[in-house]
Amino acid sequence: MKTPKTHPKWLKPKKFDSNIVVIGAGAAGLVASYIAAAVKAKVTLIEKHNMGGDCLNTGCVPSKALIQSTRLLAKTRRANEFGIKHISAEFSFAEIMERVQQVVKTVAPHDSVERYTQLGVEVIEGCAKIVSPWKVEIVTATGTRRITTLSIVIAAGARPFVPPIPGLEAIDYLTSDTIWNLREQPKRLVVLGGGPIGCELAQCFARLGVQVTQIEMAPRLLMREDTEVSDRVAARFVQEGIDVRLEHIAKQFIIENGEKVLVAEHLGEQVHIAFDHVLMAIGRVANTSGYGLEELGVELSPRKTIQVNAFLATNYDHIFACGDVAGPYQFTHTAAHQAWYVAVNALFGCVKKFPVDYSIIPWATFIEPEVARVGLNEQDAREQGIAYEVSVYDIADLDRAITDGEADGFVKVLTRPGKDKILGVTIVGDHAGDLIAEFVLAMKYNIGLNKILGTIHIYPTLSEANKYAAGIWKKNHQPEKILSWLARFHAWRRS
Ligand SMILES: Cc1cc2nc3c(=O)[nH]c(=O)nc-3n(C[C@H](O)[C@H](O)[C@H](O)COP(=O)(O)OP(=O)(O)OC[C@H]3O[C@@H](n4cnc5c(N)ncnc54)[C@H](O)[C@@H]3O)c2cc1C
Ligand SMILES: NC(=O)c1ccc[n+]([C@@H]2O[C@H](COP(=O)([O-])OP(=O)(O)OC[C@H]3O[C@@H](n4cnc5c(N)ncnc54)[C@H](O)[C@@H]3O)[C@@H](O)[C@H]2O)c1
Repeated sequence: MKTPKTHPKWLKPKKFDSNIVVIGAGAAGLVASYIAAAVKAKVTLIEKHNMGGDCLNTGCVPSKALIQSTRLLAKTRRANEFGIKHISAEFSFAEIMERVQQVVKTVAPHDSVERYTQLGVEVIEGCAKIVSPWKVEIVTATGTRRITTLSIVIAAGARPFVPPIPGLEAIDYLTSDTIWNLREQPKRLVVLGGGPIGCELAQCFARLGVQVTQIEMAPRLLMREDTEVSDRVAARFVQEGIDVRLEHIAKQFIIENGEKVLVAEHLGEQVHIAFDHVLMAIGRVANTSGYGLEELGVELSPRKTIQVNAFLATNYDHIFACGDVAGPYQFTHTAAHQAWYVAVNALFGCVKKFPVDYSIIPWATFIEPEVARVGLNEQDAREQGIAYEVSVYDIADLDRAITDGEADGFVKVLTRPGKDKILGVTIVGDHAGDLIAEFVLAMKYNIGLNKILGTIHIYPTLSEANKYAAGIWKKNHQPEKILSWLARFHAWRRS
């Protein structure tokens, strides 16, 4: 729908205070503002809570900080595998959780009001409401302001999904927003959800010595990945003492003999699981209400995110949305990727518009074993009816992984049948999230496996696994006729 020039309800201003108003200073809003300021637009960024949004304050940064502490603990427990008789790791749960906050504080200046002000962004700390297609009202600690704008970028993010499970209201449940406030180590933790949040945090808490039960209604963890990935993850989790309960649907929370109990349904049977704390990690819902979308009639998608077109515009062609509030992905780097398109389309759409490109989206789940992916995996390819070949390199064979005591995992590359064109890659193993970068670049610039094979990789590094995966492909596509001719040629020379 084209934005009406006049509207019975709203009058289009003749002049504007800003070229672009951005609502929300998370990954999406920060990057959109940065780009708009870089091209000298007048940009106003509004944040009602914490600069940096979910990623800095309650998402990526605290979770990765906690993961690092708990990896160290897990490594010390494997000391004898490294020829060390014993390392004792004494720790205080509260101190580890405090370090997480210190890390957040150290990263915070990257996303701060000061930094963005210096970059040329007008930052307003307050709650924004869109009051007309060209006007945003901001309630701040000192009063209310109204700003007229040529375009609006909605980057209001998402929040943890908390379903109306009977009895939940009586339980002081945790989410990824609140778990960071814990300072007393829970004894028994139920983690509801087997997605990335559930998996990353279940492993962290188990490694801290918490008795963790992970509940997932699907038949496997990390359902977006191929089955063998989920199986490896579940096997490692069980080995580390996590009670992994698949095909368990949370039905009710009750108090039984003074204990908190989750009642789950497993294959038609009722299962009772006692716990002290429960973490709700069953997805995130877009923030779409309370700031003017309803009044404007901004359309939502069936997934309850803001409906956007290929240019990331809403049903108003000068109001855009990006990041978790728009989906379809919920990652910091996809929010940043979309932010470029919204900033450019909002500011220069009158001349040229760019459709967002989702052809090569990578991600990683930072558990051990680490899981990273770009493009198609086998289940996607089958669902989409795309023909593919598979080349798998087993990291158990990799020299560096062996020296590091991390010889577990694989690099799986999907290619077009008979061609070296990469359709997608899954890597499971140490530093998978870093290793995948080579394939992301290769896919982006249409570099095939032959070229990866012909590229020098430093010995001994984990990155050699990528070259060896390309080598497996090459071996499966040997030029048999030429090789048999060469064998005859060498035999003739010897004779
Ligand atoms: C535990 C956890 C771990 C994660 N780990 C990773 C990871 O390792 N890698 C990764 O890529 N992603 C990870 N994510 C996902 C990532 O955090 C999000 O995808 C990303 O932060 C989304 O950014 P955003 O800008 O869309 O939204 P947000 O970061 O949620 O920002 C939206 C902002 O808008 C503000 N806002 C909302 N309404 C208004 C209003 N009316 N007025 C003013 N301000 C408003 C909010 O206060 C908020 O600050 C993780 C998430 C969680 C929960
Ligand atoms: N490393 C990363 O990049 C990273 C880390 C954490 C989060 N994230 C982002 O945050 C998003 C949200 O993560 P998430 O793990 O909360 O959500 P998710 O949707 O990825 O996974 C939720 C899981 O909970 C299960 N579930 C839902 N209802 C249930 C019930 N009643 N009982 C049992 N199981 C139930 C689902 O089957 C699903 O497997 C992710 O999609 C991801 O984009 C990314």
